[in-house]
Amino acid sequence: MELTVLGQSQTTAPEAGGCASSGCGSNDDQLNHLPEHIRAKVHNHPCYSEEAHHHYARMHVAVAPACNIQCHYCNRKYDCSNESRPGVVSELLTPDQAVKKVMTVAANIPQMTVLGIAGPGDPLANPERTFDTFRQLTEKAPDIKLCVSTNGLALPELVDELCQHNIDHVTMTINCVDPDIGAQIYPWIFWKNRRVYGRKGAEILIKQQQKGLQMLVDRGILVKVNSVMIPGVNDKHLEEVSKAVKAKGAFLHNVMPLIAEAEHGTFYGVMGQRGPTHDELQELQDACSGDMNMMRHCRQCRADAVGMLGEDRGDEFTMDKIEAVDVDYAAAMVKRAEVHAAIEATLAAKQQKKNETFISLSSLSIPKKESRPVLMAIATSGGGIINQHFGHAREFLIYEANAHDVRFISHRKTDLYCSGDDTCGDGESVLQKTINALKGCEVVLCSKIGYEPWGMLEEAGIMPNGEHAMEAIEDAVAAVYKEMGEKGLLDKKPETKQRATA
Ligand SMILES: C[S@@+](CC[C@H](N)C(=O)[O-])C[C@H]1O[C@@H](n2cnc3c(N)ncnc32)[C@H](O)[C@@H]1O
Ligand code: SF4
Repeated sequence: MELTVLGQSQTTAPEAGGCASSGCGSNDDQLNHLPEHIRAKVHNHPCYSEEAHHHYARMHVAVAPACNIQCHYCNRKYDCSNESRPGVVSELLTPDQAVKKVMTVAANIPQMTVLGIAGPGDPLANPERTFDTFRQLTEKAPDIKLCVSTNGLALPELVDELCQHNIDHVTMTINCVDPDIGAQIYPWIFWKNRRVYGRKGAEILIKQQQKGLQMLVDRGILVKVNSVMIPGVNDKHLEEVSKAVKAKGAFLHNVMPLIAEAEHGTFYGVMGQRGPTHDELQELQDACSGDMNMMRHCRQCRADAVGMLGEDRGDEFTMDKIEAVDVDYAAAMVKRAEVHAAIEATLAAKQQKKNETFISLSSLSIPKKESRPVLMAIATSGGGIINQHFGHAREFLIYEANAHDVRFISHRKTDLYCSGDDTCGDGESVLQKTINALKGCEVVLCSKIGYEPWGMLEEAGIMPNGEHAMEAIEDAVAAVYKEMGEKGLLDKKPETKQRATA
């Protein structure tokens, strides 16, 4: 068997949403094998395509304050404008304000292709506000795809109305298919004008979710299922959830880590429930991926996020700044179409190069059986290239190079240490925290890096590398992996000098 680092061709074509082997390729290798009509729906959706998220942007509008269930991890009252996490918003909008904001953003950020309503509560628990926004946007901005993120309780009754709008995608949160586990996540649901508690409530919710999922699939809507991984509660159960939703026809599964902090005031936060470690999350995602197409680039966005995944430009488009702005949307659509065409040309050229590039491991000076996977952290501000200074990175993309493939694994958030104050109040420098966050990585690829972080990274056993600035991420990762092989660095795992992170 010939092993390749890049441009491998799979022998078994995965079906829609499936990958033939658990370790095979990236989400986009899988997407490339999709039927054309499905590819057309995902190629420019930053949440559905890992490749697209380097080039296309999304936005959420916060028009849906109420919710019809309670999750033990959710408290929408706590807001911090610096914080990016689901359920958090700075200003709640009316549908008219939301439409104005969407059209202004679309004119200013032409690569924005998707508008989602994801709260801060549940869009389908606020149907008038949600559908009024969709109705207006379907008419006034037909080039923007619309989507919702819902817990699914009200979905079956609203599916037909939802499908009348410019919607190809729906996200449903499904954390369990077993009501005993559901009872540990959902204290109550609001159903037929009364609260239903515990297992009984969870049972109703699960039934509605499964029914709604089936109805969406029957109508040709692509469904992404979000599951929050809660160690000790549903972590062992999520493989079963993945199989169940895949069997019903869900397109993509997004297993996300629980965020639980005492100051958020959630039940889990106050009770000290922990979220998963990076390794636990990746292990579960890998286990689910044998059967399902996995999303690994989710940034758990705010309900009013604007911009590329991982960035938030919401502050540029607050209502006080845009109320008086007049948008000529016909002209904006022309500009948007030009920008989208340019992005598509870039993506096609990238794919062509990927198909042509073939780095055979046989050219490495090491026996193949001894080669091992290597994690590399990438500083990028978008475009799929290495174009960010180490000290300016708010997050690092994590790629794994192995004997078969280069694949995207996850992202890791970090504090921005080039911001003046270099301590976090607990005596540990932000730079040290950043290095801790890169635990398990052996290389950092960035456009530039200062002497101090260079030295500290080396000391932690992570190789800093600024030699691949402005190169495509996957090409650079493959090249560095090849170099490591030639230097004999793939023979054995290096000693771990990195400190453990909580
Ligand atoms: C804020 S919700 C809004 C949409 C809808 N109400 C729902 O729950 O699907 C968006 C997503 O964020 C997730 N979420 C909310 N709080 C979270 C937390 N503390 N940790 C991890 N995920 C969370 C939800 O499970 C859901 O998938
Ligand atoms: S369904 Fe969504 S909005 Fe409602 S409590 Fe759960 S996470 Fe929060």
